[in-house]
Amino acid sequence: EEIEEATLRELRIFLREICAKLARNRTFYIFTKPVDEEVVPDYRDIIKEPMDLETMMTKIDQHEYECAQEFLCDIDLICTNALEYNPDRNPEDKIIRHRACTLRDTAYAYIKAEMDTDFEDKCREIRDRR
Ligand SMILES: COC(=O)[C@H](Cc1ccco1)c1ccncc1
Repeated sequence: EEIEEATLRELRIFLREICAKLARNRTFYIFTKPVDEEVVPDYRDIIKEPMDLETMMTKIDQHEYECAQEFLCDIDLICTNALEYNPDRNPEDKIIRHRACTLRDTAYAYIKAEMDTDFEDKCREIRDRR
């Protein structure tokens, strides 16, 4: 109902700001767009569910997140995809894995710092009821 829609609107505004802040950080540049299959032809043979910050911004606008936990699940997906596709000991793989872990930790820290726990609880109640 109306009160619930106001809560979900507030969630979307909050998630857009978090997503934009992550996308502005040059450390996370490589995670801002889908991996280009023309540049990396085997990527989608290995990674079954690609994810990136631009896609997440679109998902916010399509009302695909009903609580912050669901948003963080897609952040975790960006991270695990990078760890799985770039597993080797060479310096390039190590750098992208470090950046992926930094993205994950930074996203969790922003949400914990800026989101009221009661607000997240309310969002989860709405989600569970639907
Ligand atoms: C999230 O991005 C990736 O996992 C690709 C994988 C990749 C490997 C080779 C080309 O692309 C990537 C792109 C640029 N720098 C590091 C890794």
